[in-house]
Amino acid sequence: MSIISLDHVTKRFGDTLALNNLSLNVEEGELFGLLGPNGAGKTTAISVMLNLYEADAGSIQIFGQSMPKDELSIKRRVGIVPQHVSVYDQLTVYENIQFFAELYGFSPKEAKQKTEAAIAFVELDAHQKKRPPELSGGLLRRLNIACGIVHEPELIFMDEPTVAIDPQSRNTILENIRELNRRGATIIYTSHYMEEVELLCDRIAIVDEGKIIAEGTQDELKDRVMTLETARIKVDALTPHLLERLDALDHVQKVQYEEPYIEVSLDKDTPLAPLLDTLHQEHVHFTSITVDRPSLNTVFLALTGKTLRE
Ligand SMILES: Nc1ncnc2c1ncn2[C@@H]1O[C@H](COP(=O)(O)OP(=O)(O)OP(=O)(O)O)[C@@H](O)[C@H]1O
Repeated sequence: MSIISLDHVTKRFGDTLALNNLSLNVEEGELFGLLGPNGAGKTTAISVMLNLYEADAGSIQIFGQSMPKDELSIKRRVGIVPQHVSVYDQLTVYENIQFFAELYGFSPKEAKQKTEAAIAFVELDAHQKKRPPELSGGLLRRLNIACGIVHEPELIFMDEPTVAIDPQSRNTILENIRELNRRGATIIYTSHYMEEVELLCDRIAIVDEGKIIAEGTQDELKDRVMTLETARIKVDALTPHLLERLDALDHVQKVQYEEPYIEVSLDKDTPLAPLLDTLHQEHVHFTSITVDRPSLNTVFLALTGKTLRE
C-alpha cells in the first residue's frame, strides 16, 4: 500500500518554482530517500505532504486519504524530525520529550513511559536532566529525534537529521533510523549526503530543481547510467605500450594511470579476461584488482550534469 502519494504537485514561492509537477509514491515499510542538493525542493516536498504548505496544483494522499490541517488522528500516526532542531531551551531533555508526548494526547502515565523509552532509544539517559544549551550538536540532534518519535509513529519524516554533527553521533543516528524501520516505521529521509542515502535507503528519488529526475532502488538507478564500471588494477610498473593496448580492447572506454593504479572504465558487465591477458602478455605484475559499480554520486552527475555538493 502507498503510504504517501504525490500526483503532479506544483508549489511556487513568488517566482521560485519549488516543486515542479512532482509525483512520487512511498510504500509501507520503506526507508525512502529523497536526495538532492540545497534548494532542490526536499523540505517543500515534505511540507506539502504534511499539509504545512498548500500545493498550487496536484493531489497529495497520506495513508490513502488527504490530510485536513486539524486531523489529529492522522497526525498522531506521523512523526516529524525537522531540519532545524526544534526544542525548548528552558525545558530539560526529559521535559522536552515529555512535552511532545503530551502534545499527542497521551495520559501523564503513558507520556512518562513513552518519554523513558524514547530517552533510552536515542541513548540520552545520562543527559536527561540537562537543558538544550548544555548539549553538543550531536546530542541535540538526538533530542530532536526523540521528540519527533516519542509517540511511536508509523510514518516518520526525517529532514537532514545528521547535518553538522560528529561522526559518532551520525552513526548512532543512522543506526536509530534503521532500528525504527526494522520495528515497522515507514521512513522518508531527506539528505544531500550521498553516502548516507546509499547506506540507508531501500529506494531513492533524486530531486533537482523541484523535479524528480530519477527514482528507484540503488541498483535501478545505477543501471540507468550508461557508464560504467571502473576496474582498478594495482601494478608494480608500466610497460611502454600497456596503456595503449588496454585502451584498444573492446568495451574499454578510458584508461588512466595514477601510480600505482591503472583505472580502466569499462562497459557494464565486461569480462575481465582480456584485461588480465594483456597484463600477462606485457609481463606486468599486478597485486590487486577491484571493480566498482558507479556510486550514487556518479549517477547524480550523469543525470544532472553537476555534482551534488555544488
Ligand atoms: N517559505 C519559502 N519562501 C520562499 N521561498 C522558499 C520557501 N521555502 C523554500 N523556498 C525556496 O524553494 C526552493 C526549494 O527549497 P527547499 O527548502 O524545499 O529545498 P531543499 O531541497 O529542502 O534544500 P535544503 O537542503 O537547503 O534544505 C528554494 O529555492 C528555496 O529558496
